[in-house]
Amino acid sequence: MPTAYSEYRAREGDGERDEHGEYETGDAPVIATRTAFRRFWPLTRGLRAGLLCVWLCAIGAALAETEAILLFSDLTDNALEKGSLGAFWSPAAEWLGVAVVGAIVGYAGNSLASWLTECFVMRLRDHVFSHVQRLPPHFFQRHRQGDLLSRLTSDVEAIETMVVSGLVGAASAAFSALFYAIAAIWLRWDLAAATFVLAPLFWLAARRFSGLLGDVSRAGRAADGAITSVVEESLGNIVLTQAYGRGDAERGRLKKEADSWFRASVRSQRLTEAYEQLVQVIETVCVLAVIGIGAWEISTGRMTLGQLLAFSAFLGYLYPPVRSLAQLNLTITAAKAGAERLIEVLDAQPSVGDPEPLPYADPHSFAYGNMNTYQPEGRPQGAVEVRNVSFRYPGADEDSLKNLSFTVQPGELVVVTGPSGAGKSTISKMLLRFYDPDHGSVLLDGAPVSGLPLARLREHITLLPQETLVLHDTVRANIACGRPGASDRAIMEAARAADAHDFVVRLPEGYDTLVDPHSAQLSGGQLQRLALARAILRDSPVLVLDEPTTGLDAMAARRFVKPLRRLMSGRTTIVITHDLDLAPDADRILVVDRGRIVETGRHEDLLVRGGAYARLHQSQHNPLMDTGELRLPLSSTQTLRFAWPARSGRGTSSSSEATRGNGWEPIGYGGGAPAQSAADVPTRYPEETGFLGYPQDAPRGILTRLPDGRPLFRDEPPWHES
Ligand SMILES: Nc1ncnc2c1ncn2[C@@H]1O[C@H](COP(=O)(O)OP(=O)(O)OP(=O)(O)O)[C@@H](O)[C@H]1O
Repeated sequence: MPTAYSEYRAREGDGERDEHGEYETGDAPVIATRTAFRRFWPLTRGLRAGLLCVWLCAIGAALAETEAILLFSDLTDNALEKGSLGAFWSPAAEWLGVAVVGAIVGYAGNSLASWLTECFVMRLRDHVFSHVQRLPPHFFQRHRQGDLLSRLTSDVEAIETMVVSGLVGAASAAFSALFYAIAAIWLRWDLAAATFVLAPLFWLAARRFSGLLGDVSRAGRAADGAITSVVEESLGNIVLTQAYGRGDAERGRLKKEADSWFRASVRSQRLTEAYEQLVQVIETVCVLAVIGIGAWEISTGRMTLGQLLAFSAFLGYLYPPVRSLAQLNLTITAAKAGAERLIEVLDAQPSVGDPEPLPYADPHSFAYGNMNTYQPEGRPQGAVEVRNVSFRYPGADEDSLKNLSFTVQPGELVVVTGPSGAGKSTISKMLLRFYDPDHGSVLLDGAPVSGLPLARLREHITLLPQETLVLHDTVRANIACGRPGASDRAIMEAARAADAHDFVVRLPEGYDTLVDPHSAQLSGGQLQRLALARAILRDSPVLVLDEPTTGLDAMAARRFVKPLRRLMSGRTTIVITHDLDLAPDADRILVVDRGRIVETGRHEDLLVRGGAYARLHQSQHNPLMDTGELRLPLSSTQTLRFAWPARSGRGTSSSSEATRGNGWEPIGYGGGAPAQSAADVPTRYPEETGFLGYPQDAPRGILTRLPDGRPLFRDEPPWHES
């Protein structure tokens, strides 16, 4: 009877997929065994000659066993029944010879099969892993790490049982069954016919059970992934778990997943056991039928006891391969659940790829040069342009970047700032081509970055992400991964420039000290400086730093800034940050909000203007104005059309990319009063007063509201974007 689950998943490939070929999480496609097999069969290329040898060995071993049984019949009839020792030696020697040959062939076949199996597992894992490496960031946000881990480990091994072991096992069982069947017919065709009549019972039993086992196996695999996820998440956040006393809650989470696994596992064992017992009963029926017919034949003198014993021995040999052929169905059904989970991963498409080589490439241009033979003189100057870029994350309701444009000249330092969720990190993803824009383009030295092979682009643009990448390796290797093959001297120079050398040499084994992603051996600041050394060693013309001082205290941040400036000198640098310590040095500051640039200019000018940047700057020292919640005005025409009330003591206004060309110049308020504390924030605004301005400009007694009418905090009643 079909279960609700099987009914739900009954149609092949019924998982919903989005435009990137991804299935909804947990919605692995249901596929036919044939489809799954065809999908992974190409990975056996180069191993197929080996598979053929294994099959030949399987044939040899089966022939040897068949011959051994025939010799047993001969021994029974000639040596045992007649009690003649003379008749013993010749068939005994022959039997021994056959057994030795069978053992050698069996050993060779099994060893080769194990080797092929492991090769296949390694290939498959490499294939899936290299595919996963190219998947876009949102794929990893949609899938739990532990679940991916389980797909790359146990599911990969499960597929092996379908493709290699399954095939080898099926071939060897089929040959054995065939030879034993021929020998049985040759011995006594009537007994053999009685046996074969009952053989389909095995097949019927296996078919019935494999359907039931399929659903249970899927549930088991999913639960296995969930358990790995919970353990991985829990251990990864062990400090948080302990600090918040979440031990019991975490155990509860694990127990919930473990319960699902337990149910699936027990049910699977029960089904397998029930199948085994049923098969035993079917076998007993077959044996009794044969003995019954044999007894009758002996009584009529048409058969000898030796023949009956030999025939029974054949049955003993014949049933295991018949049974394993039937059981293979069950094994393959269970393995198919793993295949479905891997196919879900393999069907997810990378969001970007390498460009097609151009037919008439200019060998002197770094962008379109011979992509396989990059010349060092092709190093770009580092001019970056983001031109009219709009972008929406797959599955998102809103664009994260809206027609955004800016340029950075070679060697310039540009700081990109703005409230949380404004789209700052998304800009870095465009530059590094984690995604391509939906509209517009990103250019490096005037050439679209999409024209560069990804590896080349990422050589030219180095990203220093928020999270520090730490490999489980030595300090030396952790720095050297910025430029594989770098000399020790270059590594140390990079470490010195990053202010890391001093603490590294104080480590127990200096540059050879083993570090670990979760080790407490190095502080956050030290890890950041290692990352900086890696970036220095990489020596690319463009640097993108995403929140380089996040998670560092003021002292560590200050320590980090000095070598950071060293790294930035002479390179095009784009710093994405809430921390405005670097802003005074910037050639330009871009203030981003809701995917648009709302202000640009130099630090002093923007402060004087008293606009979005000035508010952000103040918020750094004001707990009331958390930049995560602070909203900034948009640069839409309608927003910018109003004029703020004139005030004495105003600062100078300056044009910006955001305001230039629309005939409107915001009037800034130099030295505006700091924002009010929560207790001081009044309640009525703006209808009654008509005041439009930033909080620091609001007359006392008026609720602070943004110039475009939006509330200060997101959780206030909604505002309507004009
Ligand atoms: N994978 C994703 N899928 C859907 N939306 C996303 C995804 N990643 C980011 N976003 C959305 O895109 C917008 C911009 O995100 P982004 O990470 O660029 O902001 P940010 O300015 O860097 O924020 P923060 O300063 O907090 O890092 C946000 O509204 C965010 O919710």
